[in-house]
Amino acid sequence: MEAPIIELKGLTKCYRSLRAVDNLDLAIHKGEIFGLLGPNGAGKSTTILMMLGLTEPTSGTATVCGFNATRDPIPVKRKVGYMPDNVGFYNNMTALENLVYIGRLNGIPEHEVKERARDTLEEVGLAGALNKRAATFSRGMKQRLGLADVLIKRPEVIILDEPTLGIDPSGVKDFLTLIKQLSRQQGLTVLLSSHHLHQVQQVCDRVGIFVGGKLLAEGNIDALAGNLFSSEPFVVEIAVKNVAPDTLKTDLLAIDTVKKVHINDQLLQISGDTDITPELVRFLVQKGMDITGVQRRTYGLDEIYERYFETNLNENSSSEKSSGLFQRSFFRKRK
Ligand SMILES: Nc1ncnc2c1ncn2[C@@H]1O[C@H](COP(=O)(O)OP(=O)(O)OP(=O)(O)O)[C@@H](O)[C@H]1O
Repeated sequence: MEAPIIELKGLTKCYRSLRAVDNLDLAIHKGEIFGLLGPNGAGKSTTILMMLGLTEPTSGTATVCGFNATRDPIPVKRKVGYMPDNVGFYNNMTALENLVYIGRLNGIPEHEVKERARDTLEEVGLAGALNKRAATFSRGMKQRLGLADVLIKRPEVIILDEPTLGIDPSGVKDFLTLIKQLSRQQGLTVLLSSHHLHQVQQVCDRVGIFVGGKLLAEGNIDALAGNLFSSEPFVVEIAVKNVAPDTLKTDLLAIDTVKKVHINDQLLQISGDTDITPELVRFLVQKGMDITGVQRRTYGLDEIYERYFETNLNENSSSEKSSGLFQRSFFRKRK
């Protein structure tokens, strides 16, 4: 297997007595989309700064694209594109002029820079707005222009800090689709920091949950859910067309393998120790029920967070405040 494109080993940053990043180990592979999740002050920005060689770790190492980010920051900066949460442009210049300017700053030769800027604007879906002034751009278009800013140097890794902040829902969907497309087509590695669970869930191959400078959990959503919910009973949700008769709950509970039944209007939620979906469907059809949908209950990031904090709040008093804030801010922001 290829060496990770980003490898953090024992990475630690202290500001006086505060351990902003605490002994972080993380490996990210080429072409992965990795979501960095955590409340304000969790240590995400400090980690990113160390990966870019912009701040020195107190101990540990950050290796990015084969270079030690602290000792060799220049080649790292050449290979990594960073988009902060608030990208600035020259408002009186057009999209093309802005990008050509950035291209020049990145050392792209004069005979190439215009064509490269045009191609990049096309890549991010701004081909029709090349000659429009940045001042006239919507927030979504500005984010695309910001993405073009980091892509023009043809990076191997891009780091995006809250890239969907302030974009409307359909713009968010398009932007995330674009990120995924670019990553898959170009083998681009993407590190995305965000507060929006649903967005992260849509686009990231893996996520890391940061709290109080520590990485509390890391993995793909199915694996995280598998670890946290392995002892949960099997839950099947069955939607029916006709109203369930009063006796249905008792009849279902009479089946040996059924442990719990919850009926809410035309939705039946049935728990058992094993998957008894086929038996349940046969049973309900025999009872004259018209089934309109059957699905196994799965766990997403919301449930992972809820469960994670339930089990961690009491164990880690130093991150207690932070965790509570995290939970609140996540659940507020995603609405
Ligand atoms: N230059 C600094 N000097 C002292 N403390 C700092 C400095 N930079 C960050 N910190 C502290 O380190 C901790 C981690 O901050 P960091 O900005 O990395 O968190 P974050 O997860 O990126 O949060 P946010 O989502 O708000 O950007 C915070 O407690 C912060 O106050």
